[in-house]
Amino acid sequence: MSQTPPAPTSLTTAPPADAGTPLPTAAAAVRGVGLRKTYGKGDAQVHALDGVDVAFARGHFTAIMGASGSGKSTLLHLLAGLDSASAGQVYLGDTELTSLGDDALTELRRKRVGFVFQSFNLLPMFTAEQNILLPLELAGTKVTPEIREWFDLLVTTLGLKPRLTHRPSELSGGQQQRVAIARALLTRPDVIFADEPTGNLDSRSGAEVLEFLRTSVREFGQTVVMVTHDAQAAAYADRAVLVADGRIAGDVANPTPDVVQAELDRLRTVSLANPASTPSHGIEAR
Ligand SMILES: Nc1ncnc2c1ncn2[C@@H]1O[C@H](COP(=O)(O)OP(=O)(O)OP(=O)(O)O)[C@@H](O)[C@H]1O
Repeated sequence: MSQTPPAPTSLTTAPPADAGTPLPTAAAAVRGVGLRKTYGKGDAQVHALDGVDVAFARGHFTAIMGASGSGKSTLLHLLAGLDSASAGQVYLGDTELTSLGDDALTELRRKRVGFVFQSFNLLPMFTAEQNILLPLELAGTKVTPEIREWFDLLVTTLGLKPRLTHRPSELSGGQQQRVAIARALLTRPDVIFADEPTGNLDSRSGAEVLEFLRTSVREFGQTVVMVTHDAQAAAYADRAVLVADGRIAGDVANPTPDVVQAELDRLRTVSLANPASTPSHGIEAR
């Protein structure tokens, strides 16, 4: 599938987080406020996130980018309620995640959040259809005619109709990831979080998956937040947020591969010129 990065392009570099990143707005689908995440103790301590304020607008597709070890996955996991912050808050709409108990958090993840992982995470003994319907099964929700209609639209849009009775081992990587996307979309979650969703795919299947994620935003009003290290993949998004050394280091509207790559190169150069600013993270271009 050919890629048509959106135009026009504009580039704005966010100020350093401690200089006062614009405060998140109420219209945000998800936002993090003063997020910190520290692993380990003493000399082994790593500040994976070091004061992140960031907001993701509803109905937008945002890519989170940065060098290896910059904190992208940590940020995604905190925003998705998969891990807890050392300090700061995450808001999914008006719901503050750190105030929730385990049961409420599990329910929120099941009903209001969708996940797409690099490794697909499908259950091997179930068919494509059963995998897609699994979130409803787990929530004890009956498949109503409305849900069946939505299911039909999703599997048609994703080109999965002829594959519904197949098990994951009988599907290509791209088809498996499309099943994972249908599963994530089925409950119409507030946000879909995707962590390197094209990491295990060839470029053609990867382009198809990115196209479907973009379609889910454009046609279904979905909010998607995707971690990627691939500038080509980021060009499918409406916005690229750049992370370096656990902080927000850039913000690109309507990203193109060239602009995103230039930003990544700039961050790498800054980091190499000032290694003292990166005591806990090796920076590698990816
Ligand atoms: N469970 C953990 N224990 C200790 N350190 C961790 C843990 N998870 C992440 N880190 C460290 O936190 C930092 C940020 O990691 P993170 O996985 O968020 O980076 P990333 O940008 O997603 O990297 P990559 O692109 O390589 O996946 C890294 O220095 C990493 O080594």
